[in-house]
Amino acid sequence: MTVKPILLVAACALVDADGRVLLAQRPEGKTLAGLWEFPGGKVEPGETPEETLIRELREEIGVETRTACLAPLTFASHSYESFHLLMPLFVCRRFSGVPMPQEGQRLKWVRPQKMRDYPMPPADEPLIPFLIDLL
Ligand SMILES: Nc1nc2c([nH]c(=O)n2[C@H]2C[C@H](O)[C@@H](COP(=O)(O)OP(=O)(O)OP(=O)(O)O)O2)c(=O)[nH]1
Repeated sequence: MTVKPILLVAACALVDADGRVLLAQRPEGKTLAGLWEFPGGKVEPGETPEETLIRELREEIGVETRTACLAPLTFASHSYESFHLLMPLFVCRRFSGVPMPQEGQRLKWVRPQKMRDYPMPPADEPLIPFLIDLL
């Protein structure tokens, strides 16, 4: 029996004043290319998930936030072929800067009720009802 490693990825639902959530389209050439995801990334050694998000939001979309502005909402636990993804989802309503793609990805503000129109990684689909309830 092969044991899959657990991959810890921190993800963020950035929420605007209108109750819409920012989705980013994974660029060509990456795994799951073309699918719409929450900004975030792998938690690197020595980082807390909050530190990962602060770093990734800055690197990926040029937005600044702080730990106190990141509230835990729910998590994904999903087996991909080569790893098991454990992905806490934080909500952030307080951030500075206008999200701008820093890595060529497309960005879109989407109402949770409309997220089904944006194909997401399989791990993300069970998270949508939590955002519908929240927003
Ligand atoms: N950021 C983010 N990653 C997600 C989401 N859903 C989901 O399954 N993932 C997966 C895709 C990747 O396998 C991993 C995040 O890795 P990453 O974004 O830091 O790194 P990457 O694209 O360079 O990864 P990869 O090409 O090596 O797979 O988590 C999501 O909503 N947001």
